[in-house]
Amino acid sequence: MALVTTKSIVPSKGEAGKSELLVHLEDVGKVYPNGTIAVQNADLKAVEGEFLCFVGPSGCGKSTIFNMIAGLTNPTSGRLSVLQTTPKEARKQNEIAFVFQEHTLLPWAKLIDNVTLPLTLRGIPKKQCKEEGERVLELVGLKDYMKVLPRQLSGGMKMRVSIARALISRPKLLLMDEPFGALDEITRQTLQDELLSIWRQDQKMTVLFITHNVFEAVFLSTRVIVMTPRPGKIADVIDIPYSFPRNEDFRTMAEFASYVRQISGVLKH
Ligand SMILES: Nc1ncnc2c1ncn2[C@@H]1O[C@H](COP(=O)(O)OP(=O)(O)OP(=O)(O)O)[C@@H](O)[C@H]1O
Repeated sequence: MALVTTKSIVPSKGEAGKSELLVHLEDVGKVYPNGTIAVQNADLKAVEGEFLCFVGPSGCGKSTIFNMIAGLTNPTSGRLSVLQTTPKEARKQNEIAFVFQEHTLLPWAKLIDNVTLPLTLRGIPKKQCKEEGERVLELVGLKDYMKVLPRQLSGGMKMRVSIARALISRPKLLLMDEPFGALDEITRQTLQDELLSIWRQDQKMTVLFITHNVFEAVFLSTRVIVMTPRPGKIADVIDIPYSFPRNEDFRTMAEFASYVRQISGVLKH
């Protein structure tokens, strides 16, 4: 099967004209005060329901793009809209959630209290917090661990709790910055399967996911954003049109290997 490579910024899934445009970067650049050009001329559209992976070597500006989308730092050039408004405004609407490689769970709080924290902080009534907490812990397969403390969990389980906590606000946009980077390969693949299953249950949620692992990017994505450094640029956008659900068979297909080779080729240039 022929591979589809596109320099186009138009999404392959979700029909940009009809679905909500969630993230729109137009010629976005970021120069830090010390003069580092972290991102240059970035153009990208993400619509609801997409799963985009960002790959690229260390220092190519992946986290900077995420931080700009999250409203944690401003672009120094170009235009950026998130959920049809400014990133800061979008963040206030509680429609954006994050998952980082470090789980950042409160060590003294039971799992149910850890996952409901975003709602508790917003003053949501206790009963509703508990119901929502149970819902998301069930989603990640940890409902039986509600009263357990984080130190009693494995690394993979802690990551599941972080994902549950991010999902509790029913975000439209989920930003994941190398979430599985510290996990062993088997746990990583299990969590990839689980994440795709959760994403597929919510037709509208868009996931933006940073990884150094090209195999992971191909397995998860509807499109892979390939970045190159100095200065950080979007070098290519590659469609992964293989259908969902994806399972073990996909990982062993010639088609899968072709996508991996194609992305690796862009990274090496
Ligand atoms: N606050 C900052 N001030 C100055 N330079 C910064 C700052 N944050 C990042 N940089 C620089 O900007 C460039 C891009 O960094 P960024 O963290 O976005 O890259 P990355 O692709 O996410 O890297 P990694 O994969 O290692 O996390 C790097 O050269 C980095 O040193």
